Amino acid sequence: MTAAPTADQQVLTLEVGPMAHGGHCVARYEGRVVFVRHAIPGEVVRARLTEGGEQAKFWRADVIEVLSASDYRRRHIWKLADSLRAEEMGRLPVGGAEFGHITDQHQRRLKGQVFRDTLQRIGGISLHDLNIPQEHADGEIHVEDISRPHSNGLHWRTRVSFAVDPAGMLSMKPHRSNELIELRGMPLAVEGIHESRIFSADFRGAQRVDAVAPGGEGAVTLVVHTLAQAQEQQSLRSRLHALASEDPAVGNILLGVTTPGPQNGRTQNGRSSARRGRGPRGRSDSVTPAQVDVELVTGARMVSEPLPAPAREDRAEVRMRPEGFWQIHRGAPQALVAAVAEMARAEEGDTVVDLYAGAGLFTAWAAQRVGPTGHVLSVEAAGASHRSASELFDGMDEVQTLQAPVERSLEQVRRFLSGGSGSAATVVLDPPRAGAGERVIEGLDQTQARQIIYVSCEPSSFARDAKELITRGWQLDGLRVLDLYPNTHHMESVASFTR
Ligand SMILES: C[S@@+](CC[C@H](N)C(=O)[O-])C[C@H]1O[C@@H](n2cnc3c(N)ncnc32)[C@H](O)[C@@H]1O
Repeated sequence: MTAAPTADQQVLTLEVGPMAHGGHCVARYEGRVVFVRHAIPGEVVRARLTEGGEQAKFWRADVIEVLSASDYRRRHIWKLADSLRAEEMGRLPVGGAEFGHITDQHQRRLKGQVFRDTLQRIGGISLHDLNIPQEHADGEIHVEDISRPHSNGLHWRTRVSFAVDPAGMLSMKPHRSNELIELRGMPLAVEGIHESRIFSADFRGAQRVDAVAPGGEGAVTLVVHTLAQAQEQQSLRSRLHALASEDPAVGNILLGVTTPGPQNGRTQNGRSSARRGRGPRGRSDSVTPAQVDVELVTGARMVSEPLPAPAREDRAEVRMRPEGFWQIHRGAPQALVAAVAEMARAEEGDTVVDLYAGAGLFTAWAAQRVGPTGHVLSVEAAGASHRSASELFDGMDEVQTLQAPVERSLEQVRRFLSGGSGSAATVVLDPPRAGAGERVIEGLDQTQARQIIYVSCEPSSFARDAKELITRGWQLDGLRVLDLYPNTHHMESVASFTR
């Protein structure tokens, strides 16, 4: 073997192999695995190494030239995310649209293959061995399109988080890089965000800006996060007021002021002062945020999201904080609730537990399904989302909301399911990317649940949890995979397990 190339500036000619989990294709260079982004299986490309070195187990590379193109290649839908045009401009492509060079249908075909392979590799589960009806009978996963017709997978994101560069412009980072690339729009975002004036506004003094368009329609809410000192904050506030008055697309603006805590995140009494998952991203210092105070700059503090299956007619929307969790594709709430409803066996008078419930999207559907004679328990760890759900179901005796980590509420879940009078105790499970994990699966197995409907945004953790369920005697008897994240490698699945 010749001497290994250095990580930077080396360009390799590669024959591109299959798409792997994570959105890159696998290729080989002198026996070594190279994960290639912006490629399509079957192509021959020239790719620039982005990570490598002699000791590295595998290398990473970005396509900079296509020598033999796939029939499924198209001009990238977003110039800034296109690795070919980025190369011409001497910079890296921004992350977040890594499938934008692949035709829509082929993106879904590749996602289906990745899902099938992940299920097999991590879960040891083959579709041929399962008792799942018609749609996957050929051993393939058919990923369903949920976007508007002819939309090219554009304008679906109702929530986008932007970095802010030193000039105060909204920016995004390339994959695995801290470089900031200024944006002029964000074509995956709904029109209200993409066409607003936020891309020419001056956000100096802010670290991050979250844009939220409830329901995909109407005015945009901005949550602007700052660590700045008082004077700079004041100047930022004035510019935010000016933006709101100039741009009718911008409705509410909130300022999240982070007060840095002591070094290493310890308070004086030795407890951790870190707020999990809420710190501004990309900070290089080791100061841990002690507190985030959110103040209203203009408009309203709360937003309302329409519910596809309201518990009652007069509760058609859920009021929530814009920074709380909600599905990000404008069509996702409707598509996911429809998929869960189709698989669920629960009937009027039954008992349903909604775990990782967020603001109550599936809880509302469950309450509608089982009616006033049924029983629904909704479990969510985050305080703000829990408050939204408890306000939404206030006064409905058939719905209980609980703020707790699922792993610490398994005994309550067990008691709740054993107290139900219906025939089909059902658990809806929609964990974050890491999955539910063995402890939760084991706990659920010890309840009287007859059906678990597992909603997942991460095939690998789903495959691991599915294996745990199947090992314990559950049957995977329903599976749908939905393209909730067009032009990216991500996907969402809804699966039914029964016993
Ligand atoms: C993928 S979201 C699903 C939310 C909801 N089902 C929906 O579709 O709107 C996962 C939710 O789980 C919550 N969560 C994360 N870890 C948790 C835990 N250990 N226990 C309970 N909830 C948790 C998050 O706050 C988030 O609301």
